[in-house]
Amino acid sequence: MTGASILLDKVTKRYPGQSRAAVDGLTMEIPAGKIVMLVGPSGCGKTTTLKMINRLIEPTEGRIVLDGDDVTGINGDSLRRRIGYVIQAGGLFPHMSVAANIAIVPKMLGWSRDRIAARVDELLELVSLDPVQYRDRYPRELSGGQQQRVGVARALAADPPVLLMDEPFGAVDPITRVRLQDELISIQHELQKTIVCVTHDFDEAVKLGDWIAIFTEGAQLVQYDTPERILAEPANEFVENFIGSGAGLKQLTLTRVNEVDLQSAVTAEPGTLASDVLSRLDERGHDHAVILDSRNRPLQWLSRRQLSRLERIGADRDARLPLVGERASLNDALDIMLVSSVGAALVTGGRDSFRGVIDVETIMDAISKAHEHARTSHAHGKPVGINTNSMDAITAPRPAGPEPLPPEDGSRDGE
Ligand SMILES: Nc1ncnc2c1ncn2[C@@H]1O[C@H](COP(=O)(O)OP(=O)(O)OP(=O)(O)O)[C@@H](O)[C@H]1O
Repeated sequence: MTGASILLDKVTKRYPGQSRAAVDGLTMEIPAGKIVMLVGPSGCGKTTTLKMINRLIEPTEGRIVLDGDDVTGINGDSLRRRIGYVIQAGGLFPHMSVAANIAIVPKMLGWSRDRIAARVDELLELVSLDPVQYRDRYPRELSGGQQQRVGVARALAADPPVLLMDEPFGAVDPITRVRLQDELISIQHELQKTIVCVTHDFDEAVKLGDWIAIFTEGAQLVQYDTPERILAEPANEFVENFIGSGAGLKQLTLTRVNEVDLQSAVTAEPGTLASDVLSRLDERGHDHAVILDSRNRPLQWLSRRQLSRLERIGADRDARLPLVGERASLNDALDIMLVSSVGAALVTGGRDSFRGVIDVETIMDAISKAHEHARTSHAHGKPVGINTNSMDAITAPRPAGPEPLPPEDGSRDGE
């Protein structure tokens, strides 16, 4: 099953004893099959908003509509079987094996043993864990990233149309986090669920989100738009501050190397006379030649000076070549250039074959083009997002700087 649309319709949550509503008259469309990221300062109401979708928190006012059906009044348990839920560190039951954790909802739905066993293995494959190795382990026998993967598998077990994620990658190290994010992107490519995800990390929102909702206190929506448009046209100073420095650099994570025009290069095979290569460089007005092996894979990248010292081109492979795959982001490409201090990189495609050269100017050019495009274009099918109790919240300029953090409230109740 693919994703379902969600509508939060004038939803308000007031916790007992709190003077301000945690979520104040929020109306928000979440389009089917898309990833919507909820971001904003601590205490602004992201988690409350998320948990009202599966009614782990009951709204005080307003309606939750799932694919056109008002689900505000239906039994919360049966609703939650239609909505996968992933929390930090997976939230696995420690006394249950991986397979038993994943099987919870299918069991409740009365699936047969065989069907459950097949589904567990299928899901473990989906999240890149070998079923034979992992299905009988206990959560304590898994790394943080593996627990998180099992958490995702469990949430997907009964093929729900909606997946809610609350800081799903908050508890893992940065490298694992990147890998899990990439995996989520590829899973989503395959499954096209509707995913609503709370994060503290704006870069994560940019990377994963089709749409990003930026909130201030009381779940006041300040901007609800594509990552590109938020970076290019922050609604106000609050959003600017929230994005932080380097909006241009963040834009780089949104574009892949194969989306920009690469430069061609003079290429040669090992065994060629260096003087021949030099004259071809003269003809083309280039300063470097790329040496490729018989399968078109880069071996060396030689300057005129290096060539002038050679008679024939050798067949050695230079281990320090700045290589970047064509599916990498421009940000990755820039990193490779900075590390190699060449100011350019060789782009490779399938089977590591040479595609062309990318340089810093191309990247800078791509940023300003993407920026201009995002600024002038209107997002297609932009979902509605307003706070009905204060219609001006989305348009009115706000004071500079993020909202002050609310005092830590140790007396949470009612969840
Ligand atoms: N059970 C509760 N009882 C009373 N107040 C609560 C309860 N849960 C949350 N709150 C308050 O509601 C507001 C919104 O909380 P919520 O957890 O939704 O914010 P958040 O944006 O997810 O924060 P964080 O990023 O810190 O997790 C906060 O002021 C919080 O203190």
